[in-house]
Amino acid sequence: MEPSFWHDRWESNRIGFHRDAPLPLLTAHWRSLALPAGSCVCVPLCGKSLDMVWLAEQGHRVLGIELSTRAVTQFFDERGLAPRVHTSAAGTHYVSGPWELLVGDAFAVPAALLADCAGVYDRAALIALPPQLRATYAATTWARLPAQCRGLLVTLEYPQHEKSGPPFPVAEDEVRARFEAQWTVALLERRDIIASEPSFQAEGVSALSTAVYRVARTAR
Ligand SMILES: C[S@@+](CC[C@H](N)C(=O)[O-])C[C@H]1O[C@@H](n2cnc3c(N)ncnc32)[C@H](O)[C@@H]1O
Repeated sequence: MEPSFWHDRWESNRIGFHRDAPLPLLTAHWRSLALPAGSCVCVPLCGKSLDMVWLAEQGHRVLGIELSTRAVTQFFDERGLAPRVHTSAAGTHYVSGPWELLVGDAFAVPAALLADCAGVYDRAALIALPPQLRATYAATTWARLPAQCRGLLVTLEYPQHEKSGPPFPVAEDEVRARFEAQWTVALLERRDIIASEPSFQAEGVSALSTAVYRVARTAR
């Protein structure tokens, strides 16, 4: 999945992954992490997700990382905010209030930039990537998150042969295989969502679930 794939999506407004409300699995499970207010939450591959607004409403600072300048400027424009902009080796940073959104490649983000992230939230990031990029993502972005970091990882599960991604199905076995060397992984909930996803049904998908995992860093 080349960056141009995502830039084309944003340029042509084909962003069916974007939700107009915070994700219910986030609002149901975030408090169980007991992350202090004021702590910073990393949101890799953030798009212009309203989950970042909900996290800020919980008292968090948010560090989003996103390839698309269009996504990031839309996030601030839609809130009537004029962010301060500066550049670093990692990319272009847009900062306003509790949000710092980096336009850059999440796989190339340095550990120093993530050092302050006590939390991580992944919705439609791991599952946006094909298997080889999921390996890269786990070995770069996630591996650079600091000790004590904890968060939520949200996945989708459906028969892979029934649809081509993205989004890709990522089974519990794969989550554990990719993360358990450095993270404690606990399945918090799995929901059957096929009835509420007509686009998947239209593509011939016969079964669809979403799962949310609590992840906590065990080693560096
Ligand atoms: C499926 S969307 C999900 C966006 C957001 N998490 C949400 O829930 O709406 C995946 C996003 O990841 C971005 N992306 C893809 N590869 C990336 C990378 N290597 N670094 C940063 N962002 C990336 C895309 O531009 C796209 O906005």
